Amino acid sequence: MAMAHASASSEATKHDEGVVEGGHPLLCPGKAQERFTKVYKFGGSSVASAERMKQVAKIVCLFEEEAPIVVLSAMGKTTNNLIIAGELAVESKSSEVKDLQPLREIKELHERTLDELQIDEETRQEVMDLLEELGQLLIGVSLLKDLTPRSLDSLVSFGERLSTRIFAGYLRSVGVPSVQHDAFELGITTTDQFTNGDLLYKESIDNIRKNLKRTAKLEGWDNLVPIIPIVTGFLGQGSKTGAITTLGRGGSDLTATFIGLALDIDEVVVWKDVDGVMTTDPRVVPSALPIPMLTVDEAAELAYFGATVLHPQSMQPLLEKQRMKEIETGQDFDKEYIDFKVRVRNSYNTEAPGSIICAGARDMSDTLLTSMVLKSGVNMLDIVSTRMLGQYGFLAKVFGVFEDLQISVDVVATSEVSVSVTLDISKIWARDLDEDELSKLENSFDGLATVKLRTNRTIISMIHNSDQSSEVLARTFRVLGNLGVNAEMISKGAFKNNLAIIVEESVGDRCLQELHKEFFS
Ligand SMILES: Nc1ncnc2c1ncn2[C@@H]1O[C@H](COP(=O)(O)OP(=O)(O)O)[C@@H](O)[C@H]1O
Ligand SMILES: N[C@@H](CC(=O)OP(=O)(O)O)C(=O)O
Repeated sequence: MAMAHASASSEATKHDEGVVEGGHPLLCPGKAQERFTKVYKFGGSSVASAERMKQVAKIVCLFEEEAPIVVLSAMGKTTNNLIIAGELAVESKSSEVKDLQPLREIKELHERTLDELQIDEETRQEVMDLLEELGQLLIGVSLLKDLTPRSLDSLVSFGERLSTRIFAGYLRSVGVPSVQHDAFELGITTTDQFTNGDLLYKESIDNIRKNLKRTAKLEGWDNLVPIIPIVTGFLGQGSKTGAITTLGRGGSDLTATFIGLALDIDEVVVWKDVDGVMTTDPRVVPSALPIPMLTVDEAAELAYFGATVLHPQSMQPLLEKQRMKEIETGQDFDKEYIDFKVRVRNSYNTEAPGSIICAGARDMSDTLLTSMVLKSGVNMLDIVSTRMLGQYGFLAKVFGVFEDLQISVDVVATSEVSVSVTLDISKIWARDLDEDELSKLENSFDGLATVKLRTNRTIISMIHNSDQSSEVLARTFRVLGNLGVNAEMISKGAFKNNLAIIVEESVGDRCLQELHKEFFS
């Protein structure tokens, strides 16, 4: 936990009923609540600058009756900058590290934010110390000429450690009692799989319950006061090594839903820069519409297939809650509403109701298609058996190769003697396999199959009502036919709500735009 000092305490004690920022009244939210009532998660886009942090503080105070725990990501593009800085440090002399462009950008952004938010001296010093430590770590990377997954996790952790300290300092300075927490200090524990740790539920839930306190004694406030905890998203602590781990890119959403589960909170609000989960990526189709309600399955599917709006695993705690409830009551909650939901809202447009995601089923009678997702930069392999017909065990051998090489596959289409697959698109660090790895993969099929690798493919995923698949298929292929686009692979499981179509990357956006017109105009 960072020092829980109340910086502008003179102001705060003057206004212990609420606070005043530039004459604008802000209330300390959820004062009367004995327990936390919400989790709010703000992503990088919502805390990208001092201005944005002020807006986030207003949102935290806007819903006065709610007592939220706040989970924050790193400011803006800080995580990307940290990764690039690490990669550059490996190739740089240690004396050059301090001048690396991404490091300079990180420093400038955080120092500017400290100034613009007029953060108190003590918090400022903590932030400056962290920036110094970051520089030292990069020098270490440069000296060792090595950036291991373990050091990469320590490196990227600075993003969230910096943003949460600044934001908690700002809240205190405007009179909102607030305490910063590093997830790894709180006891959010993961496997030691660096860059992609899995949460250890039992341990982490116990620790969160023990360590996340509703009240604290802060300097500048007379008594124990209800506080707003500000928790680093994305980070954890490896159970064996004790080192900092991360939950995979975009993992702050998962931190938020997990804390919601641990504290039995009924709503986790994920604040984004869009009006909710949209019918498709608004960057490709500006006329995309918010979806009022989705099931966990729908949300998980669209996250997994590339919609960056939510982390693919962030829905897991909702399913876990459903499972716990079923064990507790002996009832089947498959078709019933569970009192634990995620709401995606727009921090730039607080009037918009957002999208609600909950476990269990929803009435699909009026729904043909929920949303469409585009995932570009996909590698596809066509694998054809060298022996024709009747070769039992062919698929087992093919998947044995993937197992040996530890490569996951996503979309699969098979016949008896051939199989086409796309390689794992959810690779959390978005690292494409390099040339060497791809040729090693091709060579691994020698004697078993001929292999053709096709790069630069796009997967279009149509998340739809599986009871109406035929109509979705017919209309989708009519649109593609009219565009003269050839689907190179199609996959549609019998019970699944996803129709996946692989096309050449160059036509992906155009297909999505026309398909959106067809289904949502
Ligand atoms: N189906 C979708 N619905 C909403 N946003 C989407 C969708 N697909 C892609 N996006 C993109 O996801 C972005 C939000 O995700 P992200 O930038 O990771 O948020 P944050 O950093 O705030 O957590 C949006 O700005 C939008 O462009
Ligand atoms: N900062 C981390 C974790 C995260 O969740 O970020 P965001 O909420 O901005 O997607 C990342 O960029 O991956």
